[in-house]
Amino acid sequence: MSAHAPITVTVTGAAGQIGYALLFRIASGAMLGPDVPVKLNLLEIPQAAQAAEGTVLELMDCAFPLVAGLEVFDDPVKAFDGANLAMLVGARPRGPGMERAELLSANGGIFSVQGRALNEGAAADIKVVVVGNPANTNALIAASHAPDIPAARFTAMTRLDHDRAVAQLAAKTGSPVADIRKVAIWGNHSASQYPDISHATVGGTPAASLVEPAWIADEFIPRVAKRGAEIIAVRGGSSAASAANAAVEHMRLWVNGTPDGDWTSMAVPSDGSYGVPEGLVSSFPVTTANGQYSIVQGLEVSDFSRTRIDASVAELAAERDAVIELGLL
Ligand SMILES: NC(=O)c1ccc[n+]([C@@H]2O[C@H](COP(=O)([O-])OP(=O)(O)OC[C@H]3O[C@@H](n4cnc5c(N)ncnc54)[C@H](O)[C@@H]3O)[C@@H](O)[C@H]2O)c1
Ligand SMILES: O=C(O)C[C@H](O)C(=O)O
Repeated sequence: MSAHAPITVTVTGAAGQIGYALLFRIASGAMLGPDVPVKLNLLEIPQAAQAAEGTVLELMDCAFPLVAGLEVFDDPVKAFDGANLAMLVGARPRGPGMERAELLSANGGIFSVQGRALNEGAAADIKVVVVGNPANTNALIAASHAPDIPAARFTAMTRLDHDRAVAQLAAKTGSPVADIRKVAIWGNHSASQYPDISHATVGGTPAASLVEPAWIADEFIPRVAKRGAEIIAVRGGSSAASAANAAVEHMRLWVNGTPDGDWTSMAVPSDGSYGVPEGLVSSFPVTTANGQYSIVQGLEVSDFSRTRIDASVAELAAERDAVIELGLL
């Protein structure tokens, strides 16, 4: 029997596409490791609670040795009670032709309610990742309704963009993904994001020396930034398994640490680093250790990078102003 105390993980949107791909990975130990038992709290809206119960039946049928509890809730206060990790997935996805920011009014309200519920009963060490779009601003909303939880514990997922950038660079250079280090995503999880390879290496060689500047500007950046829309167009639905994988990686790295010589990308409340206004939930390259993340400091920011970071940060500021207007902040 494991000596580790169970970790309570609350997953919202448990009956959705991402939820279905995510829960089995967490239950198998892919997120927290092979010796960490998990108590899974599944939050759904009442209309989808039965479907979530169906997923619970399947989770039981896997007989995962690490599962120490499985429960479905339609009340956020109960679902987040005692939560150590919260994965806020439940929200409407966009359809073809929509931008993620268009989901603000549809989804923003979910995150004020869930922020309050987290504030009420989450464990003292709570860590939150928002996946539901528009993820950065939803994280800002949730944090602002949880005054007793340090805002830094509210993060949004840009690991999917990070992984997409790694995959595109690996394909372009004909290298294994394992050879790629220090790709970074800056700004918003939106088409304005800045996927940055200016500090990246491929097998130890600077990535920028292996590709043409025109490829970076005209192919790589737009391909990564618009990959979500590409998936929606080709698959007929928003990314699910790749998003679940990125959510697992986001939390795995936050809890267990980034490897030496590399970093990950996370959208976190800015402390003013790199000129990003304090408080905006913006993506940065971060390292993690002992359950804490730190924004990588001291990176040189070229004029090319500056313009792109500033444009995405301006969009985040506009989203913040829009949610103030909606009365959600
Ligand atoms: N950050 C990223 O990289 C990323 C990647 C992919 C998808 N997403 C976003 O993740 C979200 C979920 O995507 P999906 O494909 O799983 O959608 P989905 O429609 O398949 O599932 C969403 C689920 O959330 C539930 N839900 C709605 N409101 C809820 C609430 N208040 N509490 C709990 N559950 C609630 C719904 O009932 C549904 O089961 C979307 O907003 C999507 O745009 C983000
Ligand atoms: O693009 C979307 O709307 C879904 C998700 O944010 C993605 O990046 O795949």
